[in-house]
Amino acid sequence: MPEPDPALTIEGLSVRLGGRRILSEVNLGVQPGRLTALLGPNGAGKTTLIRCCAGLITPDGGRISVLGAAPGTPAALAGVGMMPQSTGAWSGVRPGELLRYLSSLYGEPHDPAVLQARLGIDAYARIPYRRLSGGQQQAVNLAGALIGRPKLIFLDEPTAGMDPHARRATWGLLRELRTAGVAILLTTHAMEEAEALADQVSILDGGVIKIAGTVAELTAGGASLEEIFLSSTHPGTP
Ligand SMILES: Nc1ncnc2c1ncn2[C@@H]1O[C@H](COP(=O)(O)OP(=O)(O)OP(=O)(O)O)[C@@H](O)[C@H]1O
Repeated sequence: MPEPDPALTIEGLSVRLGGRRILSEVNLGVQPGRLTALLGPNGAGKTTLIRCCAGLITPDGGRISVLGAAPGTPAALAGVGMMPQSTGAWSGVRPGELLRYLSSLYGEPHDPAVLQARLGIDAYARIPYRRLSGGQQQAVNLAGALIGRPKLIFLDEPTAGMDPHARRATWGLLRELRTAGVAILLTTHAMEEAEALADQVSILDGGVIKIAGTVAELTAGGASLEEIFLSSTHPGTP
């Protein structure tokens, strides 16, 4: 069977911000039903790449196709779920209300009650967002990214700050979504998360992809993924 069209294609992506080169000639793709983990030290350019895919930053060079459309266009946004590193914008809203409201914006949303239960949000569904712990806020951010049943999901460090229960629940949900054909691009600093979930791993350093492949390919020489990461990257960019 021929490979399906990629959900996300990034070719030769280059970005300059504040007079500095942040991304250089980055190539990356995500197929439907696959999860790509983007790894890299602090400041490597992972969030910048996601912001380009959301149409929030206009690149200086290269091409991005999001579900066959240009980033930020209605056709692209309609099928995309996005979980940024922080969403302070929610502030006073209660998670239960937020998810019900967000679900009303989509034609075929997930059932907010089911998503809420799956991610352990039931326990704090009535507490204002700003009073939640960091890990609880992350779970709500994740639910907000998933509620519209997106075909392509961008998750920027989705499990940062989550306890092991919430992290396992998140991993289980992401595996189910992948099986259902959803394409996922996820950034993480947790090597075990990449090992547990990723079909493909790309390691970014100083805005350049240093290594890409499956976890098995990257670790075929006997080194762990963390050892490969440490040997192919430099300490974080300021
Ligand atoms: N608007 C901007 N103007 C100038 N420089 C920027 C801007 N946004 C980001 N940068 C710089 O781009 C680099 C990459 O930042 P980015 O947030 O993409 O890194 P990251 O890989 O997501 O890091 P982390 O793992 O810490 O989240 C950093 O050096 C950052 O200071």
